Amino acid sequence: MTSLDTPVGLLLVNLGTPDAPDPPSVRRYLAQFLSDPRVVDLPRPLWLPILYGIVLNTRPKKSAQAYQSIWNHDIGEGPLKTITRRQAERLAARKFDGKAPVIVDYALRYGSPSIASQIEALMAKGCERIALLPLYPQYAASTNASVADAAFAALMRMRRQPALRIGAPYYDDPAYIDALAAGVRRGLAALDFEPEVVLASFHGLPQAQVDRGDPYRQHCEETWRLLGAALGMAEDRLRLSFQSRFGPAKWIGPYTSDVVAELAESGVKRLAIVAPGFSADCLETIEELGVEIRELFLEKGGEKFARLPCLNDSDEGVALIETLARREIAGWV
Ligand SMILES: C=CC1=C(C)c2cc3[nH]c(cc4nc(cc5[nH]c(cc1n2)c(C)c5CCC(=O)O)C(CCC(=O)O)=C4C)c(C)c3C=C
Ligand SMILES: [Fe+2]
Ligand SMILES: [Fe+2]
Repeated sequence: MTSLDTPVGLLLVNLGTPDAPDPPSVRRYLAQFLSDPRVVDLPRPLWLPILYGIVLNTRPKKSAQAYQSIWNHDIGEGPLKTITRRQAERLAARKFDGKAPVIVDYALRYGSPSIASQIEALMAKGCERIALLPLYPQYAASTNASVADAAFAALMRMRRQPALRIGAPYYDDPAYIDALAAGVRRGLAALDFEPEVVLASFHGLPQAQVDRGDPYRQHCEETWRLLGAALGMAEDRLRLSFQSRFGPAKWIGPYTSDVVAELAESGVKRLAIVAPGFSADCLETIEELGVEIRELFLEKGGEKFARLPCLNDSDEGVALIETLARREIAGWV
């Protein structure tokens, strides 16, 4: 056995979710998430008193109710965790065999299983080479860079470090665009109505982070443009918006809530929403889009509303992750 035969670790990484849908668990989760300087990049002496004095005393109760409503109570976890685990399980069933075996698992940036604990678990299984696949198609420092920070923070504590690779964003990758287009086509075909407009809603970002050079908005716009071209939908049929605004600062727009209200008020009766930036359904898609945004559309005069599922662990979703994974471990297996 040479070092080239040792197992290669492959970790799918997504954002994370609380351990339970109750206020103390959500508080712990939000404390970890929102104290990450990649997420809220205000000076610590300014932000931490706001976080601990206001946000963590008010938001956990409200968010816990929202998590309650989407929770997979039978297995005791949030949908993002369930879906990410299934993506890893389905990926592990694919044949990666070459010189070296591949061990597939998943990690969550916030909550558990953590990136550090999963890197350590792979090393305990003999992995000296580990590839991380952040499941964020569009690059943002708050997501992608934060995954890299957590991985390297884990490595900083090690004498003997594994070799590490971290997957690139894939916002314009034909494999991603094709998978999205197939998902949208299938989603639309399953509806009992034909939407006049399909809205592509991406998670937002503070405008200040974009102004400081984050390419996130440009990546989202490119995904939207390519998806429209793949589906043969013009800009007024496939619209673009940004959701999940957090805090009082300006976020990138147009906001999903504004676009949906404006569409309904201008006489659009049938609307479908897809969330191409989320690789797994989660609070932001199931509850925010599927419940809050649906209610808004109907309140403002809309009649038919559908939320299309994310790629999740669908055949297209797993085939996409496999393509990205093979690229990342090329030369190692
Ligand atoms: C898809 C990419 C994401 C980016 C970019 C992103 C940036 C970002 N998010 C917040 C604040 C919150 N986000 C929350 C939930 C959440 N965010 C993403 C993804 C991105 N966030 C996902 C997948 C989820 C859902 C997690 C789940 O458990 O299902 C939340 C928590 C929920 C709540 O309390 O409402 C907050 C808060 C900021 C500030 C930010 C960029 C600066
Ligand atoms: Fe978020
Ligand atoms: Fe939200």
